[in-house]
Amino acid sequence: MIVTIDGVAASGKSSVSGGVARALGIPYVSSGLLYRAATLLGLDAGLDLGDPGALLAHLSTHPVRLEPLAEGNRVWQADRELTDDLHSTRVDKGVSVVAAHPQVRAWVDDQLRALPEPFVAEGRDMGTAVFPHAQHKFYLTASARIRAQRRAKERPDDIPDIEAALIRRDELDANQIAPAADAQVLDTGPMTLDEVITTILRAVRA
Ligand SMILES: Nc1ncnc2c1ncn2[C@@H]1O[C@H](COP(=O)(O)OP(=O)(O)OP(=O)(O)O)[C@@H](O)[C@H]1O
Ligand SMILES: Nc1ccn([C@H]2C[C@H](O)[C@@H](COP(=O)(O)O)O2)c(=O)n1
Repeated sequence: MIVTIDGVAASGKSSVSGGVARALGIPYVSSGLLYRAATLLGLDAGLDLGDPGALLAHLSTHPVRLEPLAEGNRVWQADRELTDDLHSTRVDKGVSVVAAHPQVRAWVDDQLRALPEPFVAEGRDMGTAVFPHAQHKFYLTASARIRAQRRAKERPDDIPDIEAALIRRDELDANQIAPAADAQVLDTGPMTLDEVITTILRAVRA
């Protein structure tokens, strides 16, 4: 069984996926972390993020490993753990450019499709491009202001700056963020995290 949870930036995908996966007793996998890892390694190596050839060459000599734990995904490059560095403002700013390269998308998709079922997969195109055959599909939305207010609890930046960056990232990610035709769309604005998780679990168990 595959459950896909897609949605716009900071809509709660990883928090919700973690809760759903723990309740079902299966792992969840955060595809965005792989795009973030490619971005971080490219930045650290001083590469031009607009050059997919250079990025792919670097990733082939610096393989990335995603550990899809239910309590939170971890990402490694050899014995260096990247996880805590993946949600920095500099990675946020560069990741959409990296994720727009078809070669990088294929690098991510190959790793995801190699995972053994069952799992919950979260990202932008899990229910559309990567796992179109998934049994259960969900798509999370919320206004940019609400998402910024939530994210401000985790970042040092001001709410208006976070909101502007989220709107910008949604625009840059626009090619990837359409919900699957068979996805249940949830506006999480008026919902608590627990309510979102319970709604999804009810649909999956029905
Ligand atoms: N329904 C909700 N009610 C209140 N807070 C929420 C809700 N959903 C998510 N949050 C909070 O919003 C923040 C962003 O959530 P999360 O990191 O899960 O989003 P995301 O979609 O995975 O983000 P990103 O796109 O950056 O990877 C977290 O602090 C999370 O606890
Ligand atoms: N399936 C995916 C997952 C992520 N991306 C891109 C777009 C985001 O800006 C970036 C980081 O993802 P997040 O951590 O915010 O979920 O990666 C994508 O294009 N497709």
